[in-house]
Amino acid sequence: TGSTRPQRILRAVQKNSTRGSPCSVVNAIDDYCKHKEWAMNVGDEKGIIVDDVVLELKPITVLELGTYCAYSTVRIANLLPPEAKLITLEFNAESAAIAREIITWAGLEEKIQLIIGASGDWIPRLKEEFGIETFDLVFLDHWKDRYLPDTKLLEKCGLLKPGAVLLADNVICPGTPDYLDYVRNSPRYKSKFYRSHLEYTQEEDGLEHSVFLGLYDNPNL
Ligand SMILES: O=C(NCCCCc1cc2cnccc2s1)c1cc(-c2ccc(F)cc2)cc(O)c1O
Ligand SMILES: [Mg+2]
Repeated sequence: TGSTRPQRILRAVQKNSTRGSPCSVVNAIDDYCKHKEWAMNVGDEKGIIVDDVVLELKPITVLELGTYCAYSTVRIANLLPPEAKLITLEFNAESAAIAREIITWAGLEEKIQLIIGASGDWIPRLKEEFGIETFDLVFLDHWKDRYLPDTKLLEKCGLLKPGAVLLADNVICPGTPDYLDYVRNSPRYKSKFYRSHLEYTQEEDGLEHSVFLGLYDNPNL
């Protein structure tokens, strides 16, 4: 039984980065995925856009949907203010186990809560089980056909306050057409597209940055 891609990524991190140095962890994963084998991390090019959004917004509570090997988890958490917290959901238990090791290696376990399960099951439970009021930033990077239903679920559960930012990966490749249509045409969002490329490739991709404006068009929600 050979190793899995997440296991090989963890090994590359342990070999080529320094414990407690999130930057060196991010660089080690990028180097491995650029030169050895592709993996679905947001990557260095889109990662710079994510960094800028986080540094500008200074979010205190962050939700990440889709942890994978915790590349973006570590990249985001490293830029958060001291009292900030990041909750990240991962469906696949194998990659979640690797993600946990990489989060610990980076020394960010205090800032990050990793949950294993499906977004549709967990979003309605976050207020109750984690004492979350609202999220300042949501990074969507999970099943592409769940971006829209989960955005509506976040609205319904009152987990977004006006000014909250949704940052969505892969809106071109693999693509999230129904989500893009919604955030670009709904009066509840002010949306803008950051053109980039699919991680470690020349393929077109980009991030959609959407500011939640409130449910004023339907106060019953
Ligand atoms: O599928 C992608 N990411 C999602 C993995 C879903 C697992 C989860 C579901 C789920 C449900 N609930 C809670 C947590 C979670 S985590 C993905 C795919 C590509 C890609 C792949 C091939 C290709 F040729 C071109 C692009 C690029 C990317 O950047 C990606 O992010
Ligand atoms: Mg992605």
